[in-house]
Amino acid sequence: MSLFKKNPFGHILFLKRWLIRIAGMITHQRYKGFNTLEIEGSQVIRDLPDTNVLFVSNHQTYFADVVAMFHVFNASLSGREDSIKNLGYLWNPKLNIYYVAAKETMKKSLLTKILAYAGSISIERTWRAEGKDVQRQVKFSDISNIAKALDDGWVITFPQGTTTPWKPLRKGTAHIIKHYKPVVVPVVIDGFRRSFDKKGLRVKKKGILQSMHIKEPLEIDYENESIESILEKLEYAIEQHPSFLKVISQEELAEYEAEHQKRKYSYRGD
Ligand SMILES: CCCCCCCCCCCCCCCC(=O)OC[C@@H](O)COP(=O)(O)O
Repeated sequence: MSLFKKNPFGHILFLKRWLIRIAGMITHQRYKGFNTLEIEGSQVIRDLPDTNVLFVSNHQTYFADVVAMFHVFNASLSGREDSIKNLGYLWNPKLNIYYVAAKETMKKSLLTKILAYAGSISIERTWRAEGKDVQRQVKFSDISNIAKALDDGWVITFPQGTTTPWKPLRKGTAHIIKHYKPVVVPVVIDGFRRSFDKKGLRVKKKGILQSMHIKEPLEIDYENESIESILEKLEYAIEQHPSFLKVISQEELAEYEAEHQKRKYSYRGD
């Protein structure tokens, strides 16, 4: 029965569709209402194949970044031109969109467990857990779940693996790119950390201009390019290469540093 059709992760699509519709209705005003999300690149979204696409993005808040992408990707696919006006685009959302998230983040509460149902590929970060540095082996099942999601659709990932800006990119992303050869689409977001709290659940300030720039897919020589070269390309594309540091304002830098200082004492943030 089509009502109970499942995806390769065993998620019932009917439930997933309602979850996206409801979460979308609740959150729409956060991007078009209290705040304004400026979008660039909806045509790029429309030109993509249906599967094996990897979105690489800079990361500002745990949840609001991905929620905004669900809005923008679906609005673009429904023909909106760089806009998320008129929520009708959520009636038939693309159901094969996934995102890579830290397992510890997605297991935290009932709400995060519900959000995970909308497409989380929950992985164990090998270098960080509960705000502390750790060293763990890559879990094979984590990689195979990312592969399964790419095979089924689109995957969003944050290669820095943390919301602290300017952190180096993790090598794992480049290995996945070389191995599974997805179309790689860079996304650059801004203004999320100013309008939301760190988790991206609470609206901190209204009237903020947020932005999302979806760039043309990267040209990558999957066979011959080195991991380092792929990482550097990604770093420039998502505007997290150290050379970009020179152009951020003193004020912004002070804000990031104050944040970082706070986190030293309380790794749960906020
Ligand atoms: C249209 C609306 C549809 C809504 C669908 C639901 C979308 C669910 C959004 C959940 C997104 C979760 C992404 C998690 C990324 C993540 O795992 O972030 C936390 C970590 O980096 C930890 O960072 P840090 O504490 O800074 O080291």
